[in-house]
Amino acid sequence: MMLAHASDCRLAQPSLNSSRPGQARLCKCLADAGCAHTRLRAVRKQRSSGCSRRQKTAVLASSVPQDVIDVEGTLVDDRIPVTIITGFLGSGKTTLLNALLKQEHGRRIAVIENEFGEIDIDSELVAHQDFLEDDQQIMMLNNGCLCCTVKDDLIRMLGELVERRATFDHVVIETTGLADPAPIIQTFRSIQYVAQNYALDGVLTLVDAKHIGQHLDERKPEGVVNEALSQVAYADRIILNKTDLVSGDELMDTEMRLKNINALAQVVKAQRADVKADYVLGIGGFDLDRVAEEVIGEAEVSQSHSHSQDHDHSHDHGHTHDHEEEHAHAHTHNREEHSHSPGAAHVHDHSSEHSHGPEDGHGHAHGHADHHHHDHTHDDSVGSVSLELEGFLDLDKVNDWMENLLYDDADDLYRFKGVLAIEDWPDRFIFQGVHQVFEGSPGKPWKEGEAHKSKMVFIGKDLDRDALAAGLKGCLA
Ligand SMILES: Nc1nc2c(ncn2[C@@H]2O[C@H](COP(=O)(O)OP(=O)(O)OP(=O)(O)O)[C@@H](O)[C@H]2O)c(=O)[nH]1
Repeated sequence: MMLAHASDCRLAQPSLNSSRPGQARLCKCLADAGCAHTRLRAVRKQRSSGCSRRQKTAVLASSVPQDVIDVEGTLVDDRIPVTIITGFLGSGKTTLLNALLKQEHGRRIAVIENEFGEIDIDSELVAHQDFLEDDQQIMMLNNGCLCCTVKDDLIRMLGELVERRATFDHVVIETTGLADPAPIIQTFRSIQYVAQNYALDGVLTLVDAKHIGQHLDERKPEGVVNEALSQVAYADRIILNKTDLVSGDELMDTEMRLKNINALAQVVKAQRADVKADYVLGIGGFDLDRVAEEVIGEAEVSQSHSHSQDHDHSHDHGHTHDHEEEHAHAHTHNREEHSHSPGAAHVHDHSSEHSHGPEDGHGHAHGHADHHHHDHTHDDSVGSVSLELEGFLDLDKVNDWMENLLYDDADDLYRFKGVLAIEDWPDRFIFQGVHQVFEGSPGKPWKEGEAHKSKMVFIGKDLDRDALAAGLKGCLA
């Protein structure tokens, strides 16, 4: 695994080439920059019997501990898993938390609740429930929003929990409804002490099926985050909650809109946030082994058929839709590239874009009887771009491209994941990133005769699909 953080040193843009099996070397640019703060070290992990056939080579930022090798020689990450539960005001976060604490799932959960204001209503709703076991801990952060004023408090609280780690298995953080998850995610990726002790399991976003449209449509002043949009964009998993309050057509519209914003997140529909604990805990959103599954869609998602309620899952990414060109992951298409970005040409039949803002009178009730709900677009500035390209990529070109991309646009790149076919490499190269922090490692080997296709998904603001596609093409060997 490689993890780099560019903000420690302005010149130190991360490079992809550091995890080459058997040939690990420092990132060229980092070494050149000579930046003491971000000096990377190459670590070769031992091959052990019964372990992966691949010898893993890793380059780690000094802030991240080496994985532990257990008695059977398997690499294990013994950090404390953390799930962030986010979602707009009233979307059902507390309802989910209560349901989670009631379920028999075998994990002892420590909860960190963030509540605006001095009266912590949520702790009343959660902490004093009679189902709460003695060993389940609720910690409150009341004096502001996690993503802004109480970040230091969060770090302190995480420190306290490390001291008590024998008493719980998993930390769940419930943000306020107005939190932008980005700074919270970055806390787990870039604060050394936190990254050493905690492994971010993933971001679960609750969506109120009835009201999400109006929150997404809300126009914010320049430079102000639309929290609802950000919460969807950063999600690994989404619960489309309160399905009882909308029609089937509205639900389908909303689901498509969520997928346009975030092509990587799984979406499950629910009432009262009633989902299985496995959907919330054990997400693996930042786990490189799962990135390949998500991006390629080649593996069964283990929990995909295990949760309850009347939902249909969206993590098969659009296979149930009658549009042959939409959403989804590239394995269903012959096209070299396609996009989820707003305004991407292939998605829309309409000659002009229109939005679902409350003021435009368009609404969802204007007769989608033909079920072409997703023929129209929204002008969400945040969207997804999926790219697929056949052929080997040149490693140096990829490095140069990614360096430039992250140097210029890291702020607007919320999350990105990919699987690359690198020339002369026997294995896929898997990577994932959040803004300027990203990591990668060799994945599964290419099979004999298999087409070498690289796939990347970017989620971000004002993404330039054509430029991204051209950039990827420019990396061909
Ligand atoms: N009709 C309906 N109501 C729901 C559903 N899920 C939750 N609610 C209700 O919606 C309200 C808000 O739910 P909460 O769980 O408190 O939402 P929250 O996201 O924690 O809210 P904030 O703390 O304000 O951000 C409560 O009255 C819930 O009982 C649902 O599926 N359908």
